[in-house]
Amino acid sequence: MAVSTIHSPKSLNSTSPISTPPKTHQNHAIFHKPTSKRNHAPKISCSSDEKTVVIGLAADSGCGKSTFMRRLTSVFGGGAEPPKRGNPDSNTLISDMTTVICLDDYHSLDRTGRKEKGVTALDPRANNFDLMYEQVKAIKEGIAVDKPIYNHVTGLIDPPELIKPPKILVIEGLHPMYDARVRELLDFSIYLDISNEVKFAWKIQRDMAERGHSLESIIASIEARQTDFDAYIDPQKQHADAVIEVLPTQLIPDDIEGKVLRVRLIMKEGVKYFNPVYLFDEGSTISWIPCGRKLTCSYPGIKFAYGPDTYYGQEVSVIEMDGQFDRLDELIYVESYLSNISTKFYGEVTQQMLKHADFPGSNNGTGLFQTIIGLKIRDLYEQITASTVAAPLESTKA
Ligand SMILES: Nc1ncnc2c1ncn2[C@@H]1O[C@H](COP(=O)(O)OP(=O)(O)OP(=O)(O)O)[C@@H](O)[C@H]1O
Ligand SMILES: O=C(CO)[C@H](O)[C@H](O)COP(=O)(O)O
Repeated sequence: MAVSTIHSPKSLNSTSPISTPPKTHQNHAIFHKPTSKRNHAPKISCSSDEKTVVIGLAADSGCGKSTFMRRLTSVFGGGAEPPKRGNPDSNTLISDMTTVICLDDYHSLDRTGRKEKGVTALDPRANNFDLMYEQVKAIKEGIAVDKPIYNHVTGLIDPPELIKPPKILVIEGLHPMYDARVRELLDFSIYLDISNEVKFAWKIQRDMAERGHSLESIIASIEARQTDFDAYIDPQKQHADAVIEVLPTQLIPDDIEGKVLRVRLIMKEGVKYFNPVYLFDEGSTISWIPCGRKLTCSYPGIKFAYGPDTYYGQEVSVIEMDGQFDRLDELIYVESYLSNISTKFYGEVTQQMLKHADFPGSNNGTGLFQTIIGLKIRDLYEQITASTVAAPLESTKA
């Protein structure tokens, strides 16, 4: 079940095969020779010497990671697909610029194993952090790896798939910021913090409507995960560079419907290559109701807030949007008052939102802030690659 062969880049110059057939793939990685054949990138030019930029996205299951990933890959101009001719149950998504790997693939215990040992998938003991670290580090260094696949259909760990170093690697799942070694490899990290009320509503909507689960089984599954969620998943948000917090609205007193959301984008200050977004005036504290002549709002309206704050003892800037848009094209009005949004042209946020108007959350702060973070990641990537290209030039000058 586990892969036991490790090929250091050094040994790859020898005549030995790049990888031997996997015997097991729980404990070790198969590494491949650094390759210049990165995913083809038509939109943004960059040096072939560049290192893979690594982004971490943490959230519980059913909290919008896939939706966020679709928005992110769209910012880079392409749709993402599973590896061609690979395992049909692969969790990996590849586009021109990005490869998204799901950290469920590092489950060390399969479904039966977890049941026998009485642990959930959220428990670190059900996951192989050594392998996760080794493989993410290898990819970051330009080395391809054979990553295991956790098969959500069968509940088994399948034979590995080859992951080549992309320009941007996104590691998404339950634990991207749990292990300090993996955390250190991240160039930027995001935590999707969905309040229990909202998570429950989304889970019911998806698992009942789309997957045919009963209400009782959904409640039981949420309850069974809660203790481990609190112990191992939730604490990761203190390490995130940006947190998207999704809460019930405050615009409707005692709202029980849960359709209108209050969404907060919490951005750490002092993160390299990342300047927090602001509304109107950087560092001020602002409350803004944009409804009126330029923005159509039906009940309960829209309210924005912006200001500095502290989060787990760290300085942050927070932008908040409570309510939802009636007309998405009018978002341009709000966009024009937002700064540091890393757009390449006026109206790019609105254009992205309109392009994916059918994605969940497109009429509220979840879609808006996910889109903005996607643009910020593009900007971060461009700054990192520009600095790695500039660095050798600087040293030549000196
Ligand atoms: N912003 C949103 N607004 C409303 N509903 C949402 C939003 N994001 C996600 N959802 C709901 O939650 C469900 C799960 O979303 P998604 O598949 O993106 O989550 P996920 O974290 O990738 O889930 P999993 O890890 O279980 O595959 C969607 O089907 C949708 O019903
Ligand atoms: O928390 C999860 C992340 O997606 C899953 O529940 C975990 O990966 C186990 O998967 P499954 O329920 O398919 O065995």
